[in-house]
Order: sequence, then structure tokens, then C-alpha cells
Amino acid sequence: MRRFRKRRSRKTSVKQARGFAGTMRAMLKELLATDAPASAAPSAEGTPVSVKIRERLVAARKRFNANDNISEFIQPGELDRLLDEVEAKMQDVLDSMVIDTATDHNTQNTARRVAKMYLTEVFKGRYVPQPAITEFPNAEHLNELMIVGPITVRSACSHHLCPVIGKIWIGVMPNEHTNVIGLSKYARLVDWVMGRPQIQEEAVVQLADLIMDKTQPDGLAIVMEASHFCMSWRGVREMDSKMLNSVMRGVFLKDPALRREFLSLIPGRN
Ligand SMILES: Nc1nc2c(ncn2[C@@H]2O[C@H](COP(=O)(O)OP(=O)(O)OP(=O)(O)O)[C@@H](O)[C@H]2O)c(=O)[nH]1
Repeated sequence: MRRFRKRRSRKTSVKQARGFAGTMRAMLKELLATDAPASAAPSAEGTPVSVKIRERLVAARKRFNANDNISEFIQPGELDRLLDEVEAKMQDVLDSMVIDTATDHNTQNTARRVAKMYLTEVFKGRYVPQPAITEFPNAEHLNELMIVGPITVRSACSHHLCPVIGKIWIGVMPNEHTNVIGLSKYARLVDWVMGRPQIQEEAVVQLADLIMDKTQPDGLAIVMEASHFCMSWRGVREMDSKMLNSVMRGVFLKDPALRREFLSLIPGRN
């Protein structure tokens, strides 16, 4: 009886193995017949989409540093393919970190999540065009100091890609010909510029250049205060230190009284 059961079970396992091999063959056939999976990042023509974008930038002699916006060089549909490419490379990073993403339920989709986070969330400011800015005529010919803030800064340092979290205050001295831009648009511009790997000194200058270009005021003042996680989470592990910097343009540079007025009006910063 025991021998019979054994024979039956051997027969069953041979049958099961054949069934399994058949299923695997069918799956392989199906896999080969379908589109390239995410990990096969090269486009239909075989060139990775990042290479194509880079070639356009080089041909146009455009800089593509971490804190540059490259949206002009990305064609419709390419951002999705870039996402697949970054996912595949991120998977390689996890593999090289010897993380078992095949069986660890927590990391099975981490490569995709991280790629999505970089391209469509935290570094979105590199890949999408500048937000639309509504301008209103300065009907009353206002030329008084205007301050907006604190505006939340969410960025990351270019060196370690660690978060940079802080606040920004913007002071504008319009002249009677300056167009007025919607208040929320300052926050949108901050988000666009800060949504890239940055260093704080360059980030405020980029923002100042952009606002000067959009509004052509008589003067512009920006103060930024931020915590750098590369200094707290890792490295020297300084929990409380912050970086503060400012950019002054136009009348704010020439007029110390105006500069003082702006700095004294920033709530909570004195
Ligand atoms: N000036 C400036 N420095 C920054 C900014 N964000 C991060 N850093 C610094 O950039 C430096 C990078 O230093 P490295 O010596 O190349 O890197 P590291 O060996 O990891 O340095 P440690 O952070 O000291 O461990 C660090 O001192 C960071 O604190 C920023 O916005 N402005």
C-alpha cells in the first residue's frame, strides 16, 4: 500500500513537472511576444530616451546641471519612457545594495516608487515647464514695498540628494509700470525652482533672476532659511543648524533703509 502510494506520488510529480514546464514555456512565449518590459529601457529604436534628450541638449549647447530645467528638450511621451529607464537603473542600485526585492514585500516596487518620486514629485522642477504666471496691470501705479512669505521650500541638495526644507520671504518694490503678478504665483515659482537638486546659494539666485525677469520691479529682496538633511540625518549630524541667505537686487542694494524695512517686517525672523 505504501509502495503504491509512492508510485502514484512519483507519477503525480512527473506529471506536475511536465505541467509546470509547459506553463513556463507558454509564459516565456507570451513574454517574448509582448512589448519590452520596464527594465528594457531602450526605446523602440534601441537608444535610451535619456541619451536622446542629452543629445538634443548638447546640440543646442544647453547646460543640464542638476538645477537646470530641461523640459524644452523632452518630447511628448518621453517622460513616461524616462520613468521606465530610471526604474530599471534604480532596480540595479537596489540589486547592488544586496536587497532582495524579489521576496521582500516592502521593496518589491521600490525602484518604480523612487523613479516616480524623483521625476514626477521632488525633482519635477527639472522636467516640467514653468508654471503659467497671471499678470495684472499696475492700475493704481503702486510703488510701495510688498512682502510675501513664508513660502515653504522643499528641495534636495545636489551633493547627497538629501532633503532641504525651509522657508522663503520675497520682497518686491514695484514701480508704476511694473505688472503685478498673482500672489500665489510666487509660491508656484518657488516650487518650480526648488523642485530640483540645488545648493541654496544658487537656488535663491535662480529664483531672483526669474522674478526679476517676470515682474521687472525696481527692487527685489529674497531671504531663505533652510535645514539641510545632509547635515542632520547624516554627516556631522547637527540637528539645529540652518542656512540663511539673501539676495538683494535694484533699490534693495542701494537703499539700506529699505533693506532694513524689509528685514524688520519679516515675521518671526527677528
Ligand atoms: N554651500 C552649500 N553647501 C551645501 C549645501 N547643501 C549641502 N552642502 C554641503 O556640501 C558639502 C558636500 O561635501 P563633501 O565633502 O563633498 O561630501 P561629504 O564627504 O559627504 O561631506 P560631509 O557632509 O561633511 O560628510 C557638505 O559640506 C554639505 O554640508 C548648500 O546648499 N550650500
